[in-house]
Amino acid sequence: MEIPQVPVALSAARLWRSPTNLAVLIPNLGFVKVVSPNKFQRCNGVFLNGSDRRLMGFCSLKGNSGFVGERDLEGVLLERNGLEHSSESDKLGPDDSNVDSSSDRKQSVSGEEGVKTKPKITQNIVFVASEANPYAKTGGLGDVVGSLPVVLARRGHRVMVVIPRYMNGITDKVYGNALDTKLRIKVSCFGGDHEVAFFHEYKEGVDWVFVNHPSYHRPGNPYGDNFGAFGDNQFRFTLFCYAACEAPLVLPLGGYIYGERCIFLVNDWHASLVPILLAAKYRPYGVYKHARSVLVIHNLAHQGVEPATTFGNLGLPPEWYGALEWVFPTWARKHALDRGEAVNPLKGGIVTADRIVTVSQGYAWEITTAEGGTGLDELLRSRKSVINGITNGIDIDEWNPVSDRHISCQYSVIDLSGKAECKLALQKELGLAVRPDVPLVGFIGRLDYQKGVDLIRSSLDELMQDDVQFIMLGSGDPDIEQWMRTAECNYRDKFRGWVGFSVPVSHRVTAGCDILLMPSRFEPCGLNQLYAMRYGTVPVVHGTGGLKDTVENFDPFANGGEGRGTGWSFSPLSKEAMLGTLRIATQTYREYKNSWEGIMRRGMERDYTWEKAAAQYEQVFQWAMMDPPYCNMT
Ligand SMILES: Nc1ncnc2c1ncn2[C@@H]1O[C@H](COP(=O)(O)OP(=O)(O)O[C@H]2O[C@H](CO)[C@@H](O)[C@H](O)[C@H]2O)[C@@H](O)[C@H]1O
Repeated sequence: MEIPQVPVALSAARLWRSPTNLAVLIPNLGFVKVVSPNKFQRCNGVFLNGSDRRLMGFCSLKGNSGFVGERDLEGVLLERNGLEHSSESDKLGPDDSNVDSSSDRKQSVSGEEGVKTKPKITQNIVFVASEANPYAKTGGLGDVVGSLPVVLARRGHRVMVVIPRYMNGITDKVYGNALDTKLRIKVSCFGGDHEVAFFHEYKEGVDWVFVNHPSYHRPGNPYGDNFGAFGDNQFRFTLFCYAACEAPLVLPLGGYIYGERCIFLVNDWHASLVPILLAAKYRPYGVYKHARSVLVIHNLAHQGVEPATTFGNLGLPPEWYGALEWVFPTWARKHALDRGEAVNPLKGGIVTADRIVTVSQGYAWEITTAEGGTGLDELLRSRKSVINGITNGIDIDEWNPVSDRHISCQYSVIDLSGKAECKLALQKELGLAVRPDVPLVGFIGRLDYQKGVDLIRSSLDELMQDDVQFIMLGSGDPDIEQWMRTAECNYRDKFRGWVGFSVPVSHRVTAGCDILLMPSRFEPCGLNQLYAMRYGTVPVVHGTGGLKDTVENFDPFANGGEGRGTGWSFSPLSKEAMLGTLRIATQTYREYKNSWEGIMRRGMERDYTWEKAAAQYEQVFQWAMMDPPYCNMT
């Protein structure tokens, strides 16, 4: 095969040197590792002239093989002429703000045009997250990181997901197909050098990369065990962030590294150190100047705060303390001498990320208010011009009543009879009276203050006066778990509290119930209401965040009496409002069968795919790439 000689001077490319590697950054193509740069030769597709290191030619890195195409070359030449972006991306302007008011939100990423067509500009995308379904999942974060990357890969992007390789003896087999890349790196933090390894599995078009270290091998979930959160979580996730930053530079996945021109999609506090490391440890040395970071906030309530004295462990230059600095208000301090000084990685991520995304538009606005900002609202307001809300999609293959293998009888919007079967099967499975006529209400979720389980607890005695059945599936707060067991004893014929985490049971509850209750205090997006609607289960939710955005309140008189809406949302968050709305729902279920079926069908017919959200993310990526890095200290 003849390799074309491309007359591009090295000025269009950039050299990067580490003690062991020499690499070349080729604009528009990425970062190429050169195995042995000593003489003119072909190395990983690159031709270098040994004497003056002139770049003589290269192959396309976008596929696993092939030579540079005309389009790629055009990009290089454009950049050489000082034009950073192709004409396509020049047409796109960043939004002013989409978080201030409902009218401002209209300016938000629409993604409408991009849904059906594939993107014209593809990126190297690196997801960094603490969980990804099916490898590790404790909640909605795992669902999102398990499905969005696959959709982005299908749309033509090169996508890597980096998560820790948790070995807890129970879920180890899900990592069975991930092979040891044999690549080891040393991370300097917490007063020593720590060796981490990388495992890799290529599945559904995505490079799943697992960071291996003994601190991820222990019983429990990714964050803790029966005794609470692990005491060394700061260490575990610091190490993880360092490893995630190295992965695109060192891992030759499918033969090629991802390189320096990539977009890091960092999720929640566990990954928030990544944008800080890019700014503090890489860019000053000329690395990752072309990378951008997008911080995705799934839950602002968890920020990874630790005492200020731990800052030295993070391995960051001292001048970066300010980026993570966090001072608790006086009322939150423990004693008179407590100065409330702490380090807050999520805050650091907000300060340094190029763009910020939340998982619904409603939540994007809420986090900029004193009520929803959990102390970070002022900072978030200062960055509102780069905040976007993008409502999550769902994995429509895993959550599909037509093919769901966890439920006893499959059904669809055309034939709903299977749903009635699922209800009877669920009542039977849980030992409730098998009654098709009684409204069956469900709750699924982490037993946490966020989810409003305390409101259910305080309302249960009153709710149990009605002719309803109620099933709760959840784990978390041991106090609430115990209460669920007690409530089951008190109301044996009407209430079931399934304590634990079980994906098959969650599918059966979603399919078998008539109503799904979600009295969340706040909800960045919420996935269970989306799953419920797809299964013809009517959501009754507190009107907050993503719940308010996704559940349309039922109006029986709209559309010339045909009705409109997919559920009910109540406000304020009070026992009276919740019980009142639940009673309207159960009454509609009993007395207005046609209306009920209309609500079910409208919910089932909605588009829940990730395509629209993926197109919106692509727009955010383009905006991120157009601007210079937000934090550039060089
Ligand atoms: N006991 C149990 N057994 C089986 N499955 C269980 C379970 N408890 C919870 N789940 C599952 O975990 C997921 C929970 O997703 P959510 O979006 O409701 O919440 P979470 O608060 O974890 O996520 C955060 O991130 C997501 C994703 O962005 C946001 O939607 C959300 O608002 C934000 O709080 C669902 O798939 C649910 O079925």
